[in-house]
Amino acid sequence: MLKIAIGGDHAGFEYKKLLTSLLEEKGHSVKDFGPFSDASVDYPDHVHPLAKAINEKEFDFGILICGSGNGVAMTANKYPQVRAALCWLPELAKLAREHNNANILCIPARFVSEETAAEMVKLFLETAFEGGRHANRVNKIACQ
Ligand SMILES: O=C(CO)[C@H](O)[C@H](O)[C@H](O)COP(=O)(O)O
Repeated sequence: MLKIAIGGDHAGFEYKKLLTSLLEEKGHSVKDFGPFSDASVDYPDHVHPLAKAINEKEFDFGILICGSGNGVAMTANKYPQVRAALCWLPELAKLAREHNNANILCIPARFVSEETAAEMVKLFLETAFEGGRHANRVNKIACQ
């Protein structure tokens, strides 16, 4: 059972509902950082608290869903211990874990199907970081 933080903006609201249900059905603990309706919001308002919690290791992984995935990724990656990956194919979600030790998956709801989003989440959560040469690279990501 994993501790998952999920959030995004209005464009990801429906996908967030679906993914939350799927995660809870699998027995994971999910905290929803909102929004809690499809009314237009500013994504940073929901991303900052989620990313801060991931940065402080309060959760195992985060999932952020919006229209393009760009804004949530840009916001989340402001935090030094966050590695937020924008993914639109299942293989990218797998590689984000294997090679980049990503801890937040960013999903572009307006550009992927619900099935692809669910498959990306599944692969992201079940794939381990490979370490080795990749760990050397990840350790160099921090601002110089
Ligand atoms: O990058 C984004 C936020 O992380 C998204 O693409 C937003 O969901 C998008 O910009 C919202 O656009 P809208 O016209 O205000 O619905």
